[in-house]
Amino acid sequence: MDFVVAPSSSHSLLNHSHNNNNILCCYFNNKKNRSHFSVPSSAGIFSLRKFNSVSFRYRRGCSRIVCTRRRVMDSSNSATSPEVSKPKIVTGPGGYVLEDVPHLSDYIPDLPTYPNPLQDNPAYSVVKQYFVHVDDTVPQKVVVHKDGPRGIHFRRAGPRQRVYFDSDEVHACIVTCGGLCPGLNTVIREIVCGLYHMYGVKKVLGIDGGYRGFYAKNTVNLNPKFVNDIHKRGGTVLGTSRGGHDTSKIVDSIQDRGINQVYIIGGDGTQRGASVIFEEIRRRGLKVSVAGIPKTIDNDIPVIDKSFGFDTAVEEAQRAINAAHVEADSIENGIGLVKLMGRYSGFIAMHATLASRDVDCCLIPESPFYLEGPGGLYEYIERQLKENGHMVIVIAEGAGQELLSESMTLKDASGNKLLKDVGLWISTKIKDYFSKERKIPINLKYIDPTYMIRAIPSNASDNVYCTLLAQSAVHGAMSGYTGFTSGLVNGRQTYIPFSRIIEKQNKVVITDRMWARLLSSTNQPSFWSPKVAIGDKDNEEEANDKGICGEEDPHFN
Ligand SMILES: Nc1ncnc2c1ncn2[C@@H]1O[C@H](COP(=O)(O)OP(=O)(O)OP(=O)(O)O)[C@@H](O)[C@H]1O
Ligand SMILES: O=P(O)(O)OC[C@H]1O[C@](O)(CO)[C@@H](O)[C@@H]1O
Ligand SMILES: [Mg+2]
Repeated sequence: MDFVVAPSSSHSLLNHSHNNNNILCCYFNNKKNRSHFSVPSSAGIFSLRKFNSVSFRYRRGCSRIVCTRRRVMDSSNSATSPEVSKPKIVTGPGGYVLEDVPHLSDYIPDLPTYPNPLQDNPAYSVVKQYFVHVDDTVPQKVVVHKDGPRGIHFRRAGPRQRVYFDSDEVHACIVTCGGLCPGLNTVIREIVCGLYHMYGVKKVLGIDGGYRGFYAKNTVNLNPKFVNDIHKRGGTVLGTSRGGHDTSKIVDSIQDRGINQVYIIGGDGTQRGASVIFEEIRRRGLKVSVAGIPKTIDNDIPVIDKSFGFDTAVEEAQRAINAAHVEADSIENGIGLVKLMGRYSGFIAMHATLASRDVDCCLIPESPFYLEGPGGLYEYIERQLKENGHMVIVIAEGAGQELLSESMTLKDASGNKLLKDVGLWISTKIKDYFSKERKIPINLKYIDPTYMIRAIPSNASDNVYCTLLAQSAVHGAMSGYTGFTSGLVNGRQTYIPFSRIIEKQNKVVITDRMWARLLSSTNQPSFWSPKVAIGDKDNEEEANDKGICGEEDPHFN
C-alpha cells in the first residue's frame, strides 16, 4: 500500500479511532513521525474530520490512499462555517428554469460510476425506457398560458443508467422523525426492499428513535425479512422523536459508522434537519447521499402534491365525523364537534369536511373566525339548529388559537408551539353561550380523534404512494444525487432541493377555489370580508407560488 503523504498535520491522526467492524487499517509515515489510523473500508471516498486540512480518498479495490488538501473538516469548525451550498439553477429557452438537486460529483471530483444493476434484472430489463433520461424534468405548474414562460421544473425521479455506488459499497441508514403518520412503515419497508432487490445492497441500518438515535441509541440491522409485514402496522418500527438534532454528533456518527446513504423520513422540521446534515456532509467532503422522504399528517410541506398518509388520515377522520353526525342527528339541538389535526395547516379538516358532506362548519387555522355578533359562529349555530335541528362542526387543532386566553406559549422539544385545546375551549364557549345567554338547551358531543387518525396503517393508495416515494429516493441516492426530497409534483415523482422544501409551510389558501368549494358545501359564514381576503398578502402569494389559483393541483383542485 502506498500513500501520498500530507506535509503537515499528521499528528492529529494519532488520537483518531473508530469503533467499526468494517475498517481499513492504514499506516502513515512522514518524516517526523509514524502514525496509525483506521477508516471505514466500506466508504468509497471519505475524509477524516480530525485530520485538519487533509482528506483521504480510498477507492475500493485499489491499494492506494490519496491524500488531498481540503478545507478544514473538523466538525467543531464546520458547525460555525457560513458556507451553505448555492441553489443549482439551470435556465433554458422560453423561460425554462430547472431547480436542480445537488450531486456528489459537485464536490467530489472523479467519482467512479457503475452500470445500473437493474439493467440485468429480469423484471426491469424488459421495460422500455426504464431508465430516466438525463434531461427529463417535471414542470411545477401544469396550467400555462400561450405566451407564458415555461417556468420552474424539478428533476424527474427514477433509475439512471449509471450509478455512483457499487452495491457492496453501500451502507445505508434510515431514520424517522417528528409525529407519526400512516405509511411510515411502508416507506421503511420499501427503502429496505428497494435497496436489496433492485440494487443488491445488503447493509441497511435502522436508526432508533429519530435524530438523537444517531448518537444516543443502538441501531438495528434491516433486511427484507425484518420488514416483511411492517406495512400492516401503524407507527414506525424505528421509533421517532422531536428535538435532539445535534448536527455535529449526527454527522460524526454517520462518518464513524461508514454510512454513505442516509434516508430521512419526516415533516418540515425533519427536512430542515436533513438539509443541515447534508450541508455538514458536503462541508466535510464525504461521499454520503442524503435523501429526504416527506412525511406529515398535516400536509404542510410545500411544492409536493400531497404527503403520504394524508388520504388515510382523511379517510379515518370520516369515522369520527360520521359518529358526530349520528349523535347530533339523534337528539334535539344536537351539536357534534370533531377536532382534527392541523397545527398550522387545515388540510385534513378541509378535506374531511368536503368528503363527508355532513359537516356544517369547518374551522381552520388559515381562516380566522369569531364567535359573537352578526356573521359570527354563535349566530350561525343558532340558525342551523332552528332550520335543521342539529349540526356538525369540524375544527382543526390550530384554528382560533388567537381567541384562547393569553398565557405563556410553551414549545415542544423541536420548537413547535404547543397548542391549547381549542376543541375543549370552543365546546365550553358554545355550551355557556346557549345555556346562559340564549337559554336554549343544546346537546353538544365533543369527539377528539386526533391521534387515532395518524396511528393507523396506511390505506391502499397511500401504500402505493409510499412505495413510489421510497423507490424514487433509493434510485436518487444510488445515482449520486444528494440533498433532495423525493416528492410527487403534478403526479410525477421528482427530486426537489431541500432549499425549496424548507422554504415555507404549505397552507390552505383561503382565496383559492378549494376553500370556496368548501364554503359553498357547508354554507358556513366566511368570517372574513372580501377586503381582508384580497389584502391577505401571504395567502395570495402562496396561491400564486403553488400555482393553485387555477385548476392546477391534481389532488387539491
Ligand atoms: N431548523 C432545524 N434544524 C435542525 N433540525 C431541526 C430543525 N427543525 C426541526 N428539526 C429536527 O427535526 C425533527 C423533527 O421536527 P419536528 O418535531 O418539527 O417534526 P416534523 O418533522 O416537522 O414532523 P411533523 O411536524 O409532521 O410531526 C426533530 O428532531 C427536530 O429537532
Ligand atoms: O405528536 P405530538 O408531539 O403530540 O404532536 C402533535 C402534532 O403533530 C402533528 O400530528 C404533526 O405531525 C400535528 O398535527 C400535531 O399538532
Ligand atoms: Mg412539522
